[in-house]
Amino acid sequence: MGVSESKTAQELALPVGVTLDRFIMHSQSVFPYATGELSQLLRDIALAGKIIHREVNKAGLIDVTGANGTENVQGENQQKLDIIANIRFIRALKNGGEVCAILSEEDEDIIHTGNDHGKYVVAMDPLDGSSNIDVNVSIGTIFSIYRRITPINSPANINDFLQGGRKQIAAGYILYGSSTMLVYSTGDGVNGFTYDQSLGEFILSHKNIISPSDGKIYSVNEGNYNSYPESIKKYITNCKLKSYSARYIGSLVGDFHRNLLKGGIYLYPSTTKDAKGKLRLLYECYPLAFIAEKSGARASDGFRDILDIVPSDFHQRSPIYVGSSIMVDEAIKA
Ligand SMILES: O=P(O)(O)OC[C@H]1O[C@](O)(COP(=O)(O)O)[C@@H](O)[C@@H]1O
Ligand SMILES: [Mg+2]
Ligand SMILES: [Mg+2]
Repeated sequence: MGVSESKTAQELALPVGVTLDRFIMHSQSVFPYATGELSQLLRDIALAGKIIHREVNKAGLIDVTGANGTENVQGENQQKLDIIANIRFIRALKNGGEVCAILSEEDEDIIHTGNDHGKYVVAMDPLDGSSNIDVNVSIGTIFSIYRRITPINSPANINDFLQGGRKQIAAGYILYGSSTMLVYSTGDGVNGFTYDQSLGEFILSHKNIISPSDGKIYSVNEGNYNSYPESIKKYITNCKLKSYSARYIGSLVGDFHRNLLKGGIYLYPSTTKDAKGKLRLLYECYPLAFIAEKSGARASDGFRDILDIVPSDFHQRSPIYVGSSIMVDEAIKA
């Protein structure tokens, strides 16, 4: 794992192995004006992640698998675990008290938590990779955090969520895979924490992740090949000519995480069916683009950086090419 040359006091002081809690406290101590609310919010997200970890690990044993028989605002069949994850995250953020409003993939409109004193809003994909829940393939949770722009003690509104990707003050994901990991950034480097169930703690395991600038892995649903733009067809063909490895598990978080560590590119282009692609800007593209950029990787919609897209509505979609910067550059130029 690459680490940047200039090791800050903070990095030197925090060996791999420290708990998330200590890492958060330490990170907070570096910011003299920090008041602890963001730290608490990160802890609330970690708590919800532990609860979902428990549910996911029992998927198949307990009745959390299969469709719920309901549809979300995207017209997708909601899986039981989509609903459970949504409820658990909303509850954890409500009880934590730092978040005044939430935008979720599973709900059409803003969820007001009742914490009008809260300084933050969260946009989230509570369960990513829903098609993989029942077949024991890695799934995840994706989150994006903004400081609200509406006055404290007033209800949050649409403007708090449509600030744009570069206004995120923190973002990350939780991967429920062979191990459960929390990966996030508050703007100063990207760090990964592996959940040690026996301790009930997230432990720093991937410090200051720097993504390789190039790679030999491409992740794209080739089943849609015929409906992709010519440039993407050309890029995919080039990857094959260079004998790159095709890796696509159908869980954005899982594909993104592998490529972040090993080098690679994930593409969900526009298709003839979905001119805007499939993935949602506010709670899938923006947060992963934030992590990508803070780890030296890149995220584009083919024309501009994902973080520069001006948002217009809660559940809007965007094509996305994210991963090693050299590979994303090539995909855009193909
Ligand atoms: O089946 P497709 O069209 O390849 O789409 C797979 C993509 O859709 C997603 O499942 C969308 O996310 P959700 O599961 O949160 O709806 C991504 O995780 C994944 O990369
Ligand atoms: Mg998703
Ligand atoms: Mg989802």
